[in-house]
Amino acid sequence: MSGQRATDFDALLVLSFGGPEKPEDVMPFLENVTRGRGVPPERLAAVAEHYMHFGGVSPINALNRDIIARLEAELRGAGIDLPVYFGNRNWHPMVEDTVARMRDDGVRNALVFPTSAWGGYSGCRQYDEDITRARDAVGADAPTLAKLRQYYDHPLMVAAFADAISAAREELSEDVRDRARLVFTAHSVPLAADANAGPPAEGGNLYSRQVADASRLCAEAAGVDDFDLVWQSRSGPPQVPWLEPDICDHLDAVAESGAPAVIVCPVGFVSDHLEVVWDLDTESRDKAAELGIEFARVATPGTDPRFPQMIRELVEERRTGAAPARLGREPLLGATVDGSPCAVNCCAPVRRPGKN
Ligand SMILES: CC1=C(CCC(=O)O)c2cc3nc(cc4[nH]c(cc5[nH]c(cc1n2)c(C)c5CCC(=O)O)c(CCC(=O)O)c4C)C(CCC(=O)O)=C3C
Ligand SMILES: [Fe+2]
Repeated sequence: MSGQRATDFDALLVLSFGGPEKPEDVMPFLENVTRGRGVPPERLAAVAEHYMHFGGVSPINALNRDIIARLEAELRGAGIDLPVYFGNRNWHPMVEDTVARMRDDGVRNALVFPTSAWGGYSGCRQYDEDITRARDAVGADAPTLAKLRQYYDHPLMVAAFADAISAAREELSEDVRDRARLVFTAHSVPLAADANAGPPAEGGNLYSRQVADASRLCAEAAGVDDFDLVWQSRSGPPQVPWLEPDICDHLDAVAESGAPAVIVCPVGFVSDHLEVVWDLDTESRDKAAELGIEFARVATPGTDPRFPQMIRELVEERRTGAAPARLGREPLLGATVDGSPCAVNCCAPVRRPGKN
């Protein structure tokens, strides 16, 4: 470790997933995402097609740049002098290049804000792996990278989702609003990955438990006492079990129950990236139309002014060592240094089919 106090941070790295920005980027991006992950080629071709529907451009990088611009203003407004950098796991700007640039700029001890709020391999540990890979690529003079904690139940996140749920309800016809079913959705993961999510001592399933806790909190804050939680965007081979039910299958059940409308809240996502604009706004919306039920999709919190405020609060919390601002009851982990796991065997990666 450097000789600086752990609270002396000199930069903030926003670390995200990355997405293609032109048609030629799509296949190399998908190869980066799925390298060694056992995703069948048919699924890859289908996902490439989804990106092509949007001209080969994922919304994710532009949305992250917008979050960063508002975050810079937020930090400046609070008198916090912390340059903000942007790096991704799977597409440019690649985190390895960003961390090299941070080193060149003289950064020694940076905070990292991951754009995933969750525990689990995909939502937390894989970002630690990104940090380790980037530091290894840069070498001995790489800055220290201290990742901020999980924030799935931060009061500002919950408030942003709750207000967005109420706004989505207003989009429905007046005569169906009161009977609309509220359905939360998050990215599915293999059951084996969810079983390994979190420190073994906490009993596993940290990802699905946090998603359930977040759904409960957002529903409560929106004044709704009955809701469902479903999953979306599964991708592994069919014989591998993932979290279910899938959102599209679940819409059948909603229609059968007699509900005239559905409010779909992408609680598992910070921004309207491809899985939201394709799997929800295209596939699920079409499915609801076929079933004759009205459909409203809840806005993600990334564009809400409270989102950069939350990041600023997370930074201040880490600097002062204050207790976490939170509403939920599941374990909160993820605050790690230089990519070390949160605990021994925390979110241990699962061996994938097709990979030895
Ligand atoms: C939990 C979770 C989050 C939320 C946490 C977080 O935000 O990090 C998330 C986010 C995202 N996932 C994204 C895109 C993709 N995810 C894939 C594949 C997978 N995701 C998984 C899980 C998650 N994914 C898993 C278990 C796989 C199977 C392969 C593997 O185990 O790695 C694939 C491959 C094709 C396919 O199989 O669909 C793509 C293209 C994008 C960017 C979208 C854009 O471009 O706008 C984002 C933000
Ligand atoms: Fe994903």
